[in-house]
Amino acid sequence: MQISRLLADIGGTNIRLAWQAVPGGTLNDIRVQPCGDYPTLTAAVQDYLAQVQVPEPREAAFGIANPVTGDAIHMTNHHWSFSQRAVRDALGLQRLVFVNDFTALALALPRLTSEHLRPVGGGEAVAGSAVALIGPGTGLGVSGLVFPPGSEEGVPIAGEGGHVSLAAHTQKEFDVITLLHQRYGHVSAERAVSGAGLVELYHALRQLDGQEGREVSEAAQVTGLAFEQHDALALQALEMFCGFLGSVAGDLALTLGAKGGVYLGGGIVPRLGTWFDQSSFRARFEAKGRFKAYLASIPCWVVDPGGAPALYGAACALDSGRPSA
Ligand SMILES: Nc1ncnc2c1ncn2[C@@H]1O[C@H](COP(=O)(O)OP(=O)(O)OP(=O)(O)O)[C@@H](O)[C@H]1O
Repeated sequence: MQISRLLADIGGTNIRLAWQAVPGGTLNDIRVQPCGDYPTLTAAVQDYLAQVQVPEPREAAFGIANPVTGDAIHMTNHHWSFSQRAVRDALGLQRLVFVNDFTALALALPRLTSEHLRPVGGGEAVAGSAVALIGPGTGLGVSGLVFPPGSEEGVPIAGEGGHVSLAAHTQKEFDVITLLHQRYGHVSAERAVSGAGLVELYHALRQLDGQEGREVSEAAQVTGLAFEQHDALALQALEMFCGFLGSVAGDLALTLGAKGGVYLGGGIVPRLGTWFDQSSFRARFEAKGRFKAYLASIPCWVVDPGGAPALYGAACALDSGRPSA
């Protein structure tokens, strides 16, 4: 009997699933399902299993947009809460590995080829140096890889870098952060650099400028207004989003010493297409005073989500012998 392995990337908006016949094998039946369509994670996975003919999955690895610190998981950006062991048992698995989604994506980075990477700006990667990973989606995922001597795969960083404090670079950004502070108290990077963050920026700019603007509730409406209707306020919000992302990515590169490069993951940046390349992202990435030249030497790449890199990363987590739930 053939035995397979189930892989998932669980975000705040979507769950992507696939299966592999063998370690290192191709990903089969990659599907994206909206989390909101299912009451529980188990129900979402069971629906996938009912749709595709996965031969006897015994092992699984799930990357999830959440810290993974114990058996209980309460998702930050979605209402699913569950026990890892209960999910393992309900799905009849012998082994189920949970890992943070950006830790999983970090594990996949050394395997990405130029086909799945678009450079933004110049710079040359230094082999063996740390690499950084940052990606706005429903939330703001952050990770990276460090390479201790003798390690080719790299060791992923499991932090919560999306929740670092957001700093202003211009008076307008300061005014926007002040408004966000009045609303939320601590203003994390994720409050601006995420799907919900883009909506927040649009509303804050509208309030500051005393403009009418449109009512928006989804990030896609802001990009739609910007790209299809050339709406000035939406373009300003998008520009501020890219500036903040550049600033936070530059801070991350400085902190990690990421001479190996900075990877931009998540679902939003790839949707901005080549417009992103002429945004203020790269200038802001480098705008670190005396460390401008240091950052100018670091390459940045947009990761194409089409190749399902986070699912390959989940497979790497399974291969690396991480403990089961
Ligand atoms: N065209 C668009 N332009 C900008 N943002 C968009 C667009 N379409 C969807 N989004 C936003 O992208 C976000 C979802 O990103 P992504 O596809 O990375 O999902 P996810 O993996 O569930 O997220 P995460 O892993 O951060 O929890 C949502 O906030 C959504 O509003």
